[in-house]
Amino acid sequence: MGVLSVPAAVRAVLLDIEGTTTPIAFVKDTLFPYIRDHVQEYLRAHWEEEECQQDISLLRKQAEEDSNLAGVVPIPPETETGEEDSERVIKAVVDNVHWQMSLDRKTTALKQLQGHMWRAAYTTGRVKGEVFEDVVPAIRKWREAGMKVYIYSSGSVEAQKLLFGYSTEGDILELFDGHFDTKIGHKVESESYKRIAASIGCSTDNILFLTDVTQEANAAEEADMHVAVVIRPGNAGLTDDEKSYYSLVASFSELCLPSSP
Ligand SMILES: CSCCC(=O)C(=O)COP(=O)(O)O
Ligand SMILES: [Mg+2]
Repeated sequence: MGVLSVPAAVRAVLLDIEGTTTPIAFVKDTLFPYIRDHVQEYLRAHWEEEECQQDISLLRKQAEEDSNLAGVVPIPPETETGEEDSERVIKAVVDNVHWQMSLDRKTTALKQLQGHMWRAAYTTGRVKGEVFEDVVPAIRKWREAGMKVYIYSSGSVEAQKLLFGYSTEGDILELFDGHFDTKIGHKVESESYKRIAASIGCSTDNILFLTDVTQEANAAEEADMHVAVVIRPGNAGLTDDEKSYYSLVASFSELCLPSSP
């Protein structure tokens, strides 16, 4: 680690969040416990709302797809109107959400509900999105050099915008040219990276992807993106083979753009 020269073909940087722009501890110790502790209260308060009912439908469909997985909690339909029946469904949704979270699943259904729940936590100031201190100055420099900057996270686009819109550095959403989540495909599938390039309007070879997860780096590389693995405090360790195979950075300040002195 030290300085990583960005290949001349690169026109855009694609950033992961957890373990890359943001400490894993913020997600694991602040965001996720908030969901576990408040999901029941949230569902009771918002049950009649269209958005909440859409979230439940998506979770129910996911539970059907997961029916062959050990420990899955099915979500029954509401059969009658009334508090007793909705409480029965709410209990199933709470158990399903806790089960999915115990496995750190990245399903669009779970991520959508989480995004909606975090909205209240951020807008009331109970939570502020954490970003590593090198992130904002480095992105400003990249942008000044004409680089486009995008986010690709398993967290929903809404959750991403909340994290950066209510961050410890203030509202930094203006730093990003666009956001992608699992609606474009999962982060361990190479097709997702091809779709992102198509959506940005460039070739995968014009994009540098930064992530802490080597399976994601592999998928991006298979799609012909440039990749670097980010080493941050609290990230999972890499094997010796991984350390020698990947370009590694411990801070965004280590990236040296082609035009940089
Ligand atoms: C967008 S904040 C919440 C992060 C999250 O839910 C998550 O699963 C992290 O995934 P990432 O792809 O950013 O590592
Ligand atoms: Mg990550």
